[in-house]
Amino acid sequence: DQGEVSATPQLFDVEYLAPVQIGTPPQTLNLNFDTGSSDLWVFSSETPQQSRGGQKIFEIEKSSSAQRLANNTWAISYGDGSRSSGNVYLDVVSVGGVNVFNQAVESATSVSSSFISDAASSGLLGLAFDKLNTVKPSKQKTFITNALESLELGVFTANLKKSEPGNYNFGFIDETEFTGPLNYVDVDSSDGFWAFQATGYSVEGASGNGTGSPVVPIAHNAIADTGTTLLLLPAGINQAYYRQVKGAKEDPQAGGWTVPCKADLPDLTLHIGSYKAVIPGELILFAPIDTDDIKTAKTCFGGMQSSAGMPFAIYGDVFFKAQFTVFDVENGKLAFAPK
Ligand SMILES: O=C(CCCl)NNC1=[NH+]CCN1
Repeated sequence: DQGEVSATPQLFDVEYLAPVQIGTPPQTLNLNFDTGSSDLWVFSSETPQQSRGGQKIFEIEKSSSAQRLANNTWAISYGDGSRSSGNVYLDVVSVGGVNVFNQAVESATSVSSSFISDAASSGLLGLAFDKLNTVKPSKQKTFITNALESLELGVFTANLKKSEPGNYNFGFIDETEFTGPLNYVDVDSSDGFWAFQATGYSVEGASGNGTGSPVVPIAHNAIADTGTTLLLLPAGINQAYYRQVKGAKEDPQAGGWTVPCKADLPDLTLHIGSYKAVIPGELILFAPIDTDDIKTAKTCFGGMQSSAGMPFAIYGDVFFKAQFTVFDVENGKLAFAPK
């Protein structure tokens, strides 16, 4: 079996939502596919009215196949401080035609403010390793773990795009979505994340001779996380990069590095083993912070920010807009390729 779903960016590409069918008859909800967590949770008929902000909800009582997983609850908190919690049901879940029966569908009875105010997202679909699932006392499996035996190939892939829909594929690798060979890297899933080692970086034009700076070996542990918007890297990489940008500054008031919206940003190359992952400069220009009108905005937030204080760097959506990525569940590997 195999399937493909569109991944539609919300305003300023802050997140990407994909349609998921839940229950009988199927109810379609748009969920945030998150390789940085392992719970599938939804706004539902159990979510208090005061905690809803217009989201489409999963109407549990309308699904003839929903079964309460008695005496089990879940509670999750994310890297950005957002949180949610609730009860657990088992039901049929389909993504792009890939069906999983008895998938744990976690119903939210409490959600934090950033979820309430995000009307477009009806919840998250976790694609990290089962170890991170928060259901207690019986930890549940992710959609991809449950789907694995039915997939042609034990993989899923991410192909996100700047300001236009991309896609997630399950069970196959679409060679038309990338160029050149796939570059496989080892994954350490011992903490439940898609974690890998990056070996360094270089900045185009840094040395002025056009071939870009020499590779600076700031090796760092990183996770591949579609649930995080930006590219969060060691402070040293941020400093070396933004010092090349006239008018860039690290502004605690803004929450990090800002650049003039008209800046011509250099490309950033992330070295992962022998693979050079090029992040085009225009992807490092992010949302305007002084007005909502990008045409007149003067100051923009940087698409790369510091991971200082975190146990690892986070390769978020900015990275996946530049690099086609294979999450090889079967072999516990990641693979990257330019698009
Ligand atoms: O929570 C994280 C970071 C893991 Cl270290 N990523 N996933 C996510 N989902 C919603 C916000 N962020």
